[in-house]
Amino acid sequence: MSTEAAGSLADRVTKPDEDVADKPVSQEVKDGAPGSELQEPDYTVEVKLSDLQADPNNPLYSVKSFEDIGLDERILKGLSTMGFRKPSKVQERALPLLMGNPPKNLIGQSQSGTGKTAAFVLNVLSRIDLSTPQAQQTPQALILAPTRELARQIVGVIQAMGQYLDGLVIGTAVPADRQSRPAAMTCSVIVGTPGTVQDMVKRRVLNPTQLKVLVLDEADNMLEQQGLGDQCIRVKAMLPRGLQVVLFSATFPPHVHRYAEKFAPDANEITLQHDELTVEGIRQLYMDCDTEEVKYANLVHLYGLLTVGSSIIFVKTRASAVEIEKRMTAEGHTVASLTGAIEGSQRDAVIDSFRSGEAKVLITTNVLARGIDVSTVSLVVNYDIPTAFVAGSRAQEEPDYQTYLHRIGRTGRFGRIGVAITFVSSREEWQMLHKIQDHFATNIERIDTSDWDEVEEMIKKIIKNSRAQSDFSK
Ligand SMILES: Nc1ncnc2c1ncn2[C@@H]1O[C@H](COP(=O)(O)OP(=O)(O)OP(=O)(O)O)[C@@H](O)[C@H]1O
Repeated sequence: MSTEAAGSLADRVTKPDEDVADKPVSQEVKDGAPGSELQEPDYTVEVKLSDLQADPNNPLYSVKSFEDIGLDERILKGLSTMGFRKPSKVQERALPLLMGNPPKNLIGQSQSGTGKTAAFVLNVLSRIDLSTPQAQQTPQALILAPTRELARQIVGVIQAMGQYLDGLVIGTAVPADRQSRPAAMTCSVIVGTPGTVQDMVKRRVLNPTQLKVLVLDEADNMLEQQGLGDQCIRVKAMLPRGLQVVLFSATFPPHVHRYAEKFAPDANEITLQHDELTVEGIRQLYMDCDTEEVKYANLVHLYGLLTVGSSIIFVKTRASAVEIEKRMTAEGHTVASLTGAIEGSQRDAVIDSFRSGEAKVLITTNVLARGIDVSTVSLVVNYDIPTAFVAGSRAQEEPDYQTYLHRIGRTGRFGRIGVAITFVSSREEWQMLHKIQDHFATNIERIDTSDWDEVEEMIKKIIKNSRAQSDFSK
């Protein structure tokens, strides 16, 4: 993929509140301690997973077992400790394509929350050589993600899956709090954001010469977004030719797909049509809110429900995230916010407290729209409907279909049930919602807010149902 191509692609894009990264650099090398970054509370939204995995039409369905796929015994043990019994559809399809030799590139798509992370992590763990101390300290696989939160989450997944692999050391390459010269990345797997990785390679603290696999998670966003796309291309240009390139996302809009095919030439592909993308377990609803004040009032009305499980409220700008947080806090509600305006360890502290269930309501921008996996999230609110600028125009907006899908996909993870409510405050927004509905061939139902008791009853019922379902591991 050429640099010019990336430039023109990035031009047509929305402006998410992202972690674009020519910021200071950090190194955080971790050993293989299991799952320390993925601590979640012990209550979860449960489903009968075995039923879903036995239904051929479900994205979690598979006929094979992890053993059939030919994974190393120690990796199988890691999966079993994590409670993974059977692969999902995307895992069953992607793993044989990824693990074949000679290695082939892959462009992989599947619905949100269906286990794409495990698909690329299992390939990485299967390909790295940990047979000597020198190999253990040589970067062999690089995984890039758009945000520090997602990079840290992926590190947690690798730690958990690779917990029985002796000598596995994972490096996290995300922006540091302060400018500091990082130590050499002496680890076999590196997960990071593109700007920080680019900087580390330039400073020669990350030796890319032995890298065998490059993964882009949320690949459409990584290639499309202004800044990130250029950084990814620059990083790839510094890596050995012929390394395996793996691109995963729930969405690959056609204009990005073309670039993806250049970035990962001759790739095997697993793709979906956009009417196959919505997740059955996510109940999509909307509320009419005439004014900004009504939106706020409705959010406060919903507060009691928001705290039943965990909830994420998506807003358009950093400023409105802070404003809503301040106002709700002043009125005695407990909410947290995370945007690109805060940095480093402060961001880590917010997401960690949300993951642990200490903070149950998180107000955020598109920075957390993608990839974040917190199984207790039972409610997502689109306080502001996601929009993008029409190509070539800084004035005309259209619905941001991809972001809508990723945002609502923060709930309903791996067969769980969740609710997504979009606030609609103008005729234009109402039209956008209808376009989203048509685009995904889905149904977004109106909630009548004239009787709040009824609203509460209805949403509680959906959330309760999900919580009442039987044991996830059965
Ligand atoms: N085979 C499996 N068995 C049980 N749980 C699984 C399995 N595969 C993945 N999971 C769990 O499903 C959840 C969602 O997985 P993951 O985060 O990889 O989804 P994703 O497809 O990457 O979603 P997104 O598109 O939102 O990034 C995680 O909590 C993960 O631990």
